[in-house]
Amino acid sequence: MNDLSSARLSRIPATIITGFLGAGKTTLIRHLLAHNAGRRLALIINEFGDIGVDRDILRGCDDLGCDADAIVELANGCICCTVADDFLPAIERLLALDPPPEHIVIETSGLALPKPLVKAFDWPQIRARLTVDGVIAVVDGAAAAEGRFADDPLKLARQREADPSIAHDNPLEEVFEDQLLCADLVILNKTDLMSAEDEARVRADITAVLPRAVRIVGSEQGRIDAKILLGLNAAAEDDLLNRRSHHDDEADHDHDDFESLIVEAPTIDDPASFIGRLARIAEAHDVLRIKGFVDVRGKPMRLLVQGVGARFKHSFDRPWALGEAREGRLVVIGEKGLNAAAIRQALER
Ligand SMILES: Nc1nc2c(ncn2[C@@H]2O[C@H](COP(=O)(O)OP(=O)(O)OP(=O)(O)O)[C@@H](O)[C@H]2O)c(=O)[nH]1
Repeated sequence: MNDLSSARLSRIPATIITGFLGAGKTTLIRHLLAHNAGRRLALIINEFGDIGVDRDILRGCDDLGCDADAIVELANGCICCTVADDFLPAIERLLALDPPPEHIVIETSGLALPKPLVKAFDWPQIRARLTVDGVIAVVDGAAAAEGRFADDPLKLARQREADPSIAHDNPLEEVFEDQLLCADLVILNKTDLMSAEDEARVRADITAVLPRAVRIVGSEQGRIDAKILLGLNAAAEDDLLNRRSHHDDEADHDHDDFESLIVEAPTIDDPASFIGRLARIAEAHDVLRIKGFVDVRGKPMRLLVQGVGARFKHSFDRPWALGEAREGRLVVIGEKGLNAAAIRQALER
């Protein structure tokens, strides 16, 4: 074995999980933690508009044998923009664990572009010790079938075939596509919400965007075998030229196209009617994502609320802790121009 391949073998593999807001990244990682065949995994979680919802959901993995020290949350914006300040120290912290992790899983925020993060693995300090095992793009199949990431995905895919340099002015679509363009594996999630025809159409749309032969695997609730997700051996940091991005010509990128707000949620009596209200707010204000925790009067447990577009789910996730303030808080994410005052008023009413 030559020096290069033995050095590569000794590096710790890292898997980057990307995917648009609400695609199912946290759900997939939770499943992976519960079914990782004893592998010592460490996690880096990055959220946009964070109130620690994903962290809280994944901390539930304490009972799944994942050490709390092995979860690092990066809440200050997008990791791809804060590599030196946030990402490097997070990696150092995980590598200092005794014993060190066997595999690091990084959940990017739903608005992150994965390529700058892969580039960070080319930094000497990281390159010497880690390699990108693979970039996994999780797609919200139901949303894609409704064309929520492009004005008309089929039309665009056809235009793109005719002209690969087609201009984009839809930031949602650019983020979605950048995630696909960087992927080594695509998980088409939420197949339970799609008809067979929708699934076939979305697969064709995704294939039209993918620049290389990349496998697309369907899933429900992110239930994918760890053997499929981990061990792709892509060494993506050595393959950056093949991962085109809409932002390749930009010295830096920002997320000015999107914004988030944190809203205090009132104590409620009836989850179903509150969820109905949230769905109407999401629809009226073009909200992309709402998630957080709410206090239900008389209930010992807090209510976890999750909305993707106007589709909502809620469940009681854990009892309020002794001495913990029963304060409801929701993060609301949308494209720039969200009417924060109206949303707050409608929510706090
Ligand atoms: N019906 C259905 N719902 C799903 C599936 N996978 C995830 N969900 C739900 O979709 C919502 C978003 O899932 P998450 O796993 O939080 O998505 P995410 O990509 O981590 O979201 P962000 O971190 O906010 O970008 C939650 O309400 C999940 O319960 C699925 O396969 N089918």
